[in-house]
Amino acid sequence: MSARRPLPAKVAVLGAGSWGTTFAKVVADAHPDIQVSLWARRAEVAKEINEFHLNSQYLKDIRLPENLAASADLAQVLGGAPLVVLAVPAQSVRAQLKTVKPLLAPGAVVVSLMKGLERGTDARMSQVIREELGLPQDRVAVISGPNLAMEIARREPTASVVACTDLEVAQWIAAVCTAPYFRPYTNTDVVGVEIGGIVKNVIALSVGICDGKHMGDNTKASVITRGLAETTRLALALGGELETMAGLAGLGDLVATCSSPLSRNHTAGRLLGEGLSLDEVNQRMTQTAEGIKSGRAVLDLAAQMGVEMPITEAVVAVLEGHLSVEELAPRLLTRELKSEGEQQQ
Ligand SMILES: NC(=O)C1=CN([C@@H]2O[C@H](COP(=O)(O)OP(=O)(O)OC[C@H]3O[C@@H](n4cnc5c(N)ncnc54)[C@H](O)[C@@H]3O)[C@@H](O)[C@H]2O)C=CC1
Ligand SMILES: O=C(CO)COP(=O)(O)O
Repeated sequence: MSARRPLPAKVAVLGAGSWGTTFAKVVADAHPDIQVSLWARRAEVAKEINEFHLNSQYLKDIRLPENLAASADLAQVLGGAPLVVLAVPAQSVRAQLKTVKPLLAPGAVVVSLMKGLERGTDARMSQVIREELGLPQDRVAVISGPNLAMEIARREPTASVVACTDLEVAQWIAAVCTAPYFRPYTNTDVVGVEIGGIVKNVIALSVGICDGKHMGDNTKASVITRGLAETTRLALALGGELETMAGLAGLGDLVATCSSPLSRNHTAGRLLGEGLSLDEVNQRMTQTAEGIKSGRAVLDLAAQMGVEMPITEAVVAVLEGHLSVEELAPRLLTRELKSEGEQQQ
């Protein structure tokens, strides 16, 4: 595929939650001549977007561009779209793709915005997409980075990474989503980019728990840094690259998510730290906190790869009720003494 491939006339985005709607806005802002078609599960969400240019449940009073239209009709949204972007909760993707498959335009490229690992299979979203849609690797891409949706919706300058094994495809997608306030970089490390986005959610849960227990910045920085070390071990074991983990999709996203009150994973962790049960947290959360469901899958994948992930292990123990939040903090950094640089151990 050539980097000079023309921009698509239509882009389909599936999932009208906070990130799907915001990403649709990025593309529509970037290219007023592209028709951006957003699939909403609920017809009333599509109606509000079309009639008032708002998605108030997810993006409050942010005004959406005129060239962004929504529909609850998947066939209408997907019809004739050479670029399809997925932004639904990770655990629902496989089921969603079964309805997408017969409606996908021939040759369409599919992009994952999702940051979750599938429970049961431990599959990354790009793997689920390839399996369910039967696509070659050069027709599947991922986008990840320090991308808190609400900040981007407010047009605050943000960078991200588009990854595809075919760099020219990544460059084509980057051209589609380059807006004055959104700067995508490209690389070919799909594994590293996805693992960075998945594991940072689990680390953000642990930082949130520490915040909920009123621990300070030393604790936070220590957990973030050691969290990056264990994320990097897993990414490298799966074939990801060290540079990716030091970049926007690794360190960048980890810092943003672990620091921001906008993060749903950080918020869920903080509520646990403040003493709420997991059931109470789940009831309180109105948006997706992927780390809650992905944590177990990350740990299973790490075990298969022979990688130690002590922070993830402690978070999963809390989520599964084997460890109290009081016991979590002391457990986070208490393995046997070793040299800081021992990435593989
Ligand atoms: N919100 C953010 O700042 C960012 C989110 N992401 C990732 O994007 C993905 C989507 O997250 P958000 O848009 O934030 O979630 P959200 O909770 O704001 O919205 C999820 C959307 O999926 C729909 N949905 C829920 N269950 C569904 C199902 N079973 N089948 C089909 N659709 C369903 C909801 O109606 C909603 O439109 C997640 O993997 C998240 O980690 C990535 C970067 C930034
Ligand atoms: O992925 C995100 C920021 O890059 C959003 O994080 P949360 O899903 O925790 O809100």
